Amino acid sequence: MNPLIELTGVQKVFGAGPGALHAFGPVDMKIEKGEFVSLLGPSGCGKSTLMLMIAGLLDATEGRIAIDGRTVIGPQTDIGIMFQDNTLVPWRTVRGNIELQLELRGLSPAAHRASVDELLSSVHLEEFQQRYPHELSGGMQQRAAFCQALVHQPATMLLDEPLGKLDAMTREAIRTDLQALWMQRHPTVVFVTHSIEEAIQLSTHVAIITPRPGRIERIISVDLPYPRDFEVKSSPQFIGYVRQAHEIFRGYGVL
Ligand SMILES: Nc1ncnc2c1ncn2[C@@H]1O[C@H](COP(=O)(O)OP(=O)(O)OP(=O)(O)O)[C@@H](O)[C@H]1O
Repeated sequence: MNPLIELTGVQKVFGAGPGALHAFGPVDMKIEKGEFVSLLGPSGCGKSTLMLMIAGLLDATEGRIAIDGRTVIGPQTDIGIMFQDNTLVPWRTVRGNIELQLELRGLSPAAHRASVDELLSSVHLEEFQQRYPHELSGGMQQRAAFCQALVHQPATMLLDEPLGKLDAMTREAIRTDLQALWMQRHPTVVFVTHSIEEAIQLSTHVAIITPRPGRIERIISVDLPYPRDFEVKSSPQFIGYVRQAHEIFRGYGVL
């Protein structure tokens, strides 16, 4: 069976000549269906660049990216994407924003009423579905953005620091929701974070990326049962994984 996402010799150089900037790679990587893979690496190592290349929003300078056996050559519409800054439009309610993602793909909101209800309830936003984005807290906006990214039931989700701007308490709560959604629907997730603990709590695999130009230093397979709640974080195994990642980054002088 083909891996769902396959990177072969993927590299990105911005610009040309003496001012060229080698941002990422070369990297080979295989992500299997249903895995939750975190990209963990220092600022500027090329994580967002890689996400944009997988989404087909930026061309690789070298190498090949394939999703489900097909080479990525342009924007991918059948994946769910979420960035640090959400893409809610201010003139639509929470529900209207979620339905917009269906409309853009030619799907009928009426036919998806039950699944939108289910999504809203899974992130505790039922009571806010008729509110506009400016009436929501930052955490609620990100929860609504999760629903946007999931509503068309994508098999693949690219989440680029979706919790980056949230306070620690909200972040912890949304992490739990995200994990529950992943356990329920099992999409393949590529998740960018700066938090070692967050990566280990959520992921089946953590790809440790070197400082720029980012290369994969190691892939840590996290062998802990789900759900991974607050308690798991004090277990010796969890602490062992955190230490492994710390040691690698200390070796690079970034911690
Ligand atoms: N469009 C662009 N043109 C030129 N250089 C770019 C462009 N986009 C990114 N870069 C450079 O590529 C490198 C990698 O950037 P990228 O945003 O992918 O890093 P990152 O790992 O996501 O960083 P952070 O964790 O801080 O978000 C950086 O040095 C950045 O300045």
